[in-house]
Amino acid sequence: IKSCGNHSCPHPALHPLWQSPLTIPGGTRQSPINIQWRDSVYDPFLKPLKISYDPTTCLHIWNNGYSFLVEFDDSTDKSIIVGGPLENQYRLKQFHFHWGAINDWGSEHTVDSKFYPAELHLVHWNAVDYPSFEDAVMEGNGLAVIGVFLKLGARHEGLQTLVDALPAVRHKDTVIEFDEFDPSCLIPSCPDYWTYAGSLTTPPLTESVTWIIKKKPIEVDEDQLEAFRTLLFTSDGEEERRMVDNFRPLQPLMNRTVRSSFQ
Ligand SMILES: Cc1ccn(O)c(=O)c1
Ligand SMILES: [Zn+2]
Repeated sequence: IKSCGNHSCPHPALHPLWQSPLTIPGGTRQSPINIQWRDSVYDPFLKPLKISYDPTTCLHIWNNGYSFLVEFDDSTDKSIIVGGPLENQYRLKQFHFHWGAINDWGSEHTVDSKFYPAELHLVHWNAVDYPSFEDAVMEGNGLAVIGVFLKLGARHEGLQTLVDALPAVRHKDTVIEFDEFDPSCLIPSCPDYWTYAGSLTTPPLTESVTWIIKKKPIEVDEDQLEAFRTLLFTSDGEEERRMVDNFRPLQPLMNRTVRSSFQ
């Protein structure tokens, strides 16, 4: 039990948001998971991940009552990723974050059981095989999500443009126009990643995600993390509930191997 501000806060896995951790019956490839570095298997056939985003495809930021999402125009192949563990190219749809009430936790994935204070997810869908994001969400190879850990350190200038816009989306279901943002500034230059077959970490929890978790974190400063924590789960007029600890508890690895792109 750790004190976090005005009330004693249970361990994140017991947090009210996930009091009874959501599980899907028969789930064999659920996310997030702990990545045990020594159990990951180097795969020399994994290609480098190629990321090409067009900043003009950036549309808006909105608070969906669970996180804040930066959404992109995914009607063309202007912003895509290809290579890595992927069979074909995937289109960028949105990115969002998960974070904690305090710096001791907040990420969804852990590395050797270590939590980071936050985790970025860049969500892409397989527009080669499926007609829409909604269709792709239901398919085993439908989505590819790049996960990037955030650690406490130097101020991140690229993130700051996003942070400056957050007061405008403080309440659930608020939206603000946001353009000319290139999210590749949030991705570490180090090419190393882990990859495994998993799921969405929010309902419908479908097992449709090829996860690509970058080994190196990006650095953000305390004020930037605190800015995330000023957001609300609640709509304007409702009793305020701070948007913190919006991460799902760890799920069993079951019969899966995490591969690494590095030795
Ligand atoms: C599509 C989707 C929805 C929620 N989250 O957390 C994800 O990482 C991806
Ligand atoms: Zn996510």
